[in-house]
Amino acid sequence: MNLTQIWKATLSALQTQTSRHDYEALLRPATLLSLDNGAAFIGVSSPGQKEGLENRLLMPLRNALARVVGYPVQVQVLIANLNSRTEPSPSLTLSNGSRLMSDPEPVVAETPAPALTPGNGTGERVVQLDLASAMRSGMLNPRYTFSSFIVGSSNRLAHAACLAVADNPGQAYNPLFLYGGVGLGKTHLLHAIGNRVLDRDPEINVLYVSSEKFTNDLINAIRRQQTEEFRMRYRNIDVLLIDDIQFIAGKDATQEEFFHTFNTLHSAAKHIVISSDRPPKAILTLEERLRSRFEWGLIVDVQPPDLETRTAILRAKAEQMSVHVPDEVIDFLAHKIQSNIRELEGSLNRVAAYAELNRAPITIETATAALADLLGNQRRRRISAEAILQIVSEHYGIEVEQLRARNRSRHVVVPRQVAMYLLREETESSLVDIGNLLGGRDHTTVMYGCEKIAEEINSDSRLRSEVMAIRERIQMLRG
Ligand SMILES: Nc1ncnc2c1ncn2[C@@H]1O[C@H](COP(=O)(O)OP(=O)(O)OP(=O)(O)O)[C@@H](O)[C@H]1O
Repeated sequence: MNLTQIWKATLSALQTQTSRHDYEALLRPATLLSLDNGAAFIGVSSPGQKEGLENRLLMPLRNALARVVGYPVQVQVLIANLNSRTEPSPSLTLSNGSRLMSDPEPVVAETPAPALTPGNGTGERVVQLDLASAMRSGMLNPRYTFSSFIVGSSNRLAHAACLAVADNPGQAYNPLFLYGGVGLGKTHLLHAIGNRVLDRDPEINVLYVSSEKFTNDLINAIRRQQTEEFRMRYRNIDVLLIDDIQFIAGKDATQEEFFHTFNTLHSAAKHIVISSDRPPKAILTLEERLRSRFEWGLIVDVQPPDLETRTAILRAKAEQMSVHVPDEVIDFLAHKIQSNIRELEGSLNRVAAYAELNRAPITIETATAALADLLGNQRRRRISAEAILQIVSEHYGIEVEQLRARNRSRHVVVPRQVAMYLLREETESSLVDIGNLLGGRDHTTVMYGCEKIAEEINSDSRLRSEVMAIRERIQMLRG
């Protein structure tokens, strides 16, 4: 088992134990740099991330890692240049140095820090800077191709639209707007477009970028008075693949700049493919002129995979890992893990790692043992969805029925929005599920409620302590 597999298995365990925010902001962008004699080095890209991990997540991280590898582990967090992420050797092999990326969402440092090369006994190495700059120049993950993408009813339309764009950039469906929940393959499809476009014509200028990086680049350019260079860079591309556009909502300067980038590219028949976790009309605080532009071309959604697709994905991943996984185990995992494909992959990695470390065959028993906490958490989380409503209503001294009712007075609206926020943060419920739980409300109303509370707890200390108190009761109930 290599470092990437260990880290993936660790992340999949932690994903169910930490809040969505901590997972996305602190854990997912981190990487396991080395693991040697029970000492693990975790690489992060900023002091804030290091502090967050050390203050809040060190213990769960240590425990999860220890469970994956089967022995006690000491964890040290380092600030590293994560362009130089550790990868299993096949994907480190650059044939022409032109396209390589370490993970779906690279963290791009403006000034590369020296790559860290702590010793490790696993035969793995930390990628060096020349490779990092090669990654930066292209940003495409060579593993994310159309041929490694399993098509099922949940993603058929999105796949077909992306393929059409890759074969006719600048023509079909411009812009193409892909939306769907976490871990359902949007990033994979963006990269697949980029890879295919470049396979067909290496001269085409393709740029994959997350909207967060676009924002950071803009901020840096403004600070360094290099906005002209920024514009040159972003407006001279043939295919722009921009991920997670929802993050530009509410950021006025970024929206303004992106609006002009969009117009320049679109009017020159350059292609723009956008991904988001929700459709344009549900991105609150997105400027109307941008929203209408996003709706110019084709909007397609990616849905959670059905059982057949989950089974096919597991089979393909097991084959890629060269691990024999019996059909009944594949079936077991496909039934148990339904929410997203990243988690599905994580569970398979974890089962394979567990079996390897215990020198046991992969069976339903080993799979159950490997995923015990994950499956246990799922059970606990389901109980919590109903219980959360109860706890929230008790906290505010109102009836659960009032949360479900149409009443819009403030003493009910705030508790209802807090319930929406906590259901979203603390359970696996979708926006639609939450809307249904709360008297059949629309998912956009739920999203609005969640975002409002998420924003207000930053400035309203009373609300923050209310939410914290309720959260504590939820944790106590989980036991
Ligand atoms: N249809 C598929 N076939 C094979 N692998 C898939 C498929 N869909 C997703 N995956 C894999 O699942 C993982 C998560 O996918 P990806 O990162 O593209 O999700 P996403 O929708 O962009 O999620 P997020 O919104 O969290 O960024 C990736 O490793 C990807 O390769």
